[in-house]
Amino acid sequence: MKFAVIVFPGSNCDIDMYHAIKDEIGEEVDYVWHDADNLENYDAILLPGGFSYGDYLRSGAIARFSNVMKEVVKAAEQGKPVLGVCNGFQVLLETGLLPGAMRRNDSLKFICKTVPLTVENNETMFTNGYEKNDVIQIPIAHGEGNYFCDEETMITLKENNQIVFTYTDENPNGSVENIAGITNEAGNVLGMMPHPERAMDTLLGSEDGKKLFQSIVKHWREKHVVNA
Ligand SMILES: NC(=O)CC[C@H](N)C(=O)O
Repeated sequence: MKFAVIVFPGSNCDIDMYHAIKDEIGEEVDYVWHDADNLENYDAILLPGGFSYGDYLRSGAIARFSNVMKEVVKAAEQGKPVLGVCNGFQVLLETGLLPGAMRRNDSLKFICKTVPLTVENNETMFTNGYEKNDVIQIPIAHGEGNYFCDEETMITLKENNQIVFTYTDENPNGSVENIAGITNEAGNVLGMMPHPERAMDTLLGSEDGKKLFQSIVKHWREKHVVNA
């Protein structure tokens, strides 16, 4: 299976994402610069965290117009797994691949710490390795993680089981309904503020992020590899 890590000017979690796939999961992965115009060779697309285009206007608002985003939309329409972490989530919201919007944290402060998350839906291609209601430890690091959507969207999110992760104890940023991660309606695009690629090794505090990437690989193998 081959992953693409999309790199924008200002991305800063791309190397962690690459390391997670190559060294921890053991799958093929390439860095793909934001001006790329073809993602056909990739089976899954990863949008890493950071400060694309310096977070000017709003986080993700400029990256959304990058050449490569047309290809990311195409990949999403083809049903490929598309994962946006932190700034990647913000870019997916700005692109319209996920519903809702991101606001400044209610504290107006940048928050960097490990938080417990509840796995609300383990029936996605990103979470099949977890149990429902598992509580996992994943770091957050953001200033704009306060997810918001209108009531109508919230009803749809709930009806379709699109809320995948919630903050377990305290809500660190003011996000509606404690939302930490959602999918699109089809279930193949996941945006999440916490960083699973920073939770790949107990030496660094947690390896609870590993199952997320393993889930993607498992799903892909079941679909594409005979006798997987
Ligand atoms: N780690 C990140 O991706 C930072 C996200 C973002 N630009 C923010 O501060 O909200």
